[in-house]
Amino acid sequence: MKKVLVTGASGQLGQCVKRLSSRYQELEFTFASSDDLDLTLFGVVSAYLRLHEFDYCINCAAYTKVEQAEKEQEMAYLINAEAVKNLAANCAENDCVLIHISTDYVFDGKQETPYTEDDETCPLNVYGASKLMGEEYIRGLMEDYFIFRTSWLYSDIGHNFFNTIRKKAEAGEELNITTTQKGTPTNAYDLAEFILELIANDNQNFGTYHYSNLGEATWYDFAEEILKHMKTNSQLKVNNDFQTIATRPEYSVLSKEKLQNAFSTPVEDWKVSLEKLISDLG
Ligand SMILES: NC(=O)C1=CN([C@@H]2O[C@H](COP(=O)(O)OP(=O)(O)OC[C@H]3O[C@@H](n4cnc5c(N)ncnc54)[C@H](OP(=O)(O)O)[C@@H]3O)[C@@H](O)[C@H]2O)C=CC1
Ligand SMILES: Cc1cn([C@H]2C[C@H](O)[C@@H](COP(=O)(O)OP(=O)(O)O[C@H]3O[C@@H](C)C(=O)[C@@H](O)[C@H]3O)O2)c(=O)[nH]c1=O
Repeated sequence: MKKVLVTGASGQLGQCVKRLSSRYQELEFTFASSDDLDLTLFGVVSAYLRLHEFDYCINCAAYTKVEQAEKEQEMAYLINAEAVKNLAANCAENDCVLIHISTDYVFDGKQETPYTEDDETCPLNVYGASKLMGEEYIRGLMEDYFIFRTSWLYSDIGHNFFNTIRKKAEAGEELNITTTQKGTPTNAYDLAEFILELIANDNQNFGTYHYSNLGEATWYDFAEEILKHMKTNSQLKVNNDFQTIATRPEYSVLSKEKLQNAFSTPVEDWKVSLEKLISDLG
């Protein structure tokens, strides 16, 4: 039986993996929240991996507060880069395949066509830069890894744009949303399922990949689509002066060509997947 460690298990993606894990009886899971396994305690992580002899580690842990990262640079780099370096070194030493998640924010958004894995990275904010450093450590330290860059992850769990919009709409608040960024919303359950299928199928096409749902949208389009499925009197307005501390890429649609050539699991259109989640939520 393959042994799978899930780090950052109480976060959005970690919980999605947990909810789907019961479908995979052939896999033995250990779900470790930050309280169970703090990735910044390097020695503890080394001892833990040596002791448990995992076959896979799905790293769902990260510092994801894009705005706050501008003020807490050290913390962002500690979790997204240095802790990942330590995790990668220990996975390599213990023959554990590392499945790591990165972000569309590694790009500067100057392109007008979907970013491929070979396109030049140039993060515009601390979060993106710290995530890129984490990726680079992994590529330098090990061979048996998957890095999935994803974008605009959402679900019914945790802090994300989908939940923010739903809460505001339920409260009848006016929504002022930017049209200045284009990317692809990604259902976190789809990514969780994709990863679990990869493990179940023992896929060995190691490397860096782009995974998001299909299609493209602005944040305004995303909000509009969420509201379509809700009964609300909230007004939706374009606001391209929405103030943020961190700069985001204007365009961060990810090309799925490499992914679709290497894996058999189909990738869903973002609107279809959003509708599916909303109907599952009832
Ligand atoms: N959310 C998004 O829109 C996107 C996310 N990603 C990437 O996807 C991955 C999953 O993101 P998501 O689930 O949304 O993120 P969340 O913020 O929901 O979850 C991250 C988890 O990491 C945990 N964590 C933080 N620091 C540590 C630490 N030192 N040791 C162990 N665990 C720690 C947090 O625990 P605690 O709560 O206890 O601090 C939290 O549970 C991340 O790598 C992220 O960068 C990529 C693109 C888009
Ligand atoms: C809540 C809100 C946001 N916005 C704008 C601000 C910003 O430019 C954009 C997105 O806002 P958020 O802060 O919710 O999303 P943000 O934290 O930028 O989301 C990112 O998170 C990290 C973890 C990733 O890796 C990225 O892929 C991406 O999902 O929408 C509005 O215009 N109106 C609003 O009411």
